[in-house]
Amino acid sequence: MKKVPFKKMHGCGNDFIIIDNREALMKSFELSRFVKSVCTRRFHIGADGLMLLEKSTIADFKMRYFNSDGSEGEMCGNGARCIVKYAHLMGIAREVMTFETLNGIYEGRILNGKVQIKFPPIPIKDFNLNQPFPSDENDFYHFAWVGVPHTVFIERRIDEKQDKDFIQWARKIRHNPAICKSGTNVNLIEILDKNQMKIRTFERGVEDETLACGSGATASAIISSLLGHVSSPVNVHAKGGVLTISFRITKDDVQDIVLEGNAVVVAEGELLSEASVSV
Ligand SMILES: N[C@H](CCC[C@H](N)C(=O)O)C(=O)O
Repeated sequence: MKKVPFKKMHGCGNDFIIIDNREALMKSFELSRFVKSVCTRRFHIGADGLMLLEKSTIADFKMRYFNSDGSEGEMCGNGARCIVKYAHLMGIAREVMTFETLNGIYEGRILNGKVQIKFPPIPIKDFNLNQPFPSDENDFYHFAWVGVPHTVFIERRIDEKQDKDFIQWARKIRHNPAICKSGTNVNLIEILDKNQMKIRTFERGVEDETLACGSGATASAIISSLLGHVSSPVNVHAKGGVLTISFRITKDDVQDIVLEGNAVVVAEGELLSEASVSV
């Protein structure tokens, strides 16, 4: 395999491998297999996802996002924050930038060491609140499409769910076609006060709990505000750190949606080979 320069980054423990593909370095690679291989923990670098930074004719750059299972996703909130920092470090963009995704154009900004992304407005009709849960009439879920699909459950005490129980419970919802035909990410939240909540997220495409999920935190904060539990700005406490979400709700849509948190480079180097063992 030819040598592929990369940086390893994380946002609140949601970790990514980032590759500069502006010169089509990855042209000859079978991308899905490659991503799955290098994202495999223990046999390779390991990550929740991998991103390619590519040229764009309509923004400063294009972000292509792949989940660790090799599937290409429309958007990733923490991944986007990491690639914004990467673009700035690589001299590709200034502190304020735009980038293209499969879900449209987003803005990125580096501010006082933190990294923000601004989502395009989301129509109120894309939020599906208080839906009876298909297999349990006593339970309700809330659904939002914030670039990727997110299902949100509000619970009194999320710490009471053991890790194994959470993953088994979430895995069933993730594949429930009655909620979303293409599958869904699953979030469990606990409201702490008007501006704080706790969250756990099971991610589609990682097929496991991750330490933080930017789009899940965004969906959960807006849904909780539409339900009257919180108001902007909302600090979302994930296992790997705190994400802050601010937004403005109008009659027809949610505007000025900004997701903020850390984005840290932990390593850089060259990928030399794909994993020799497939798991
Ligand atoms: N970790 C990501 C979400 C990735 C979405 C992905 N799991 C999918 O639905 O394809 C985030 O910070 O927003």
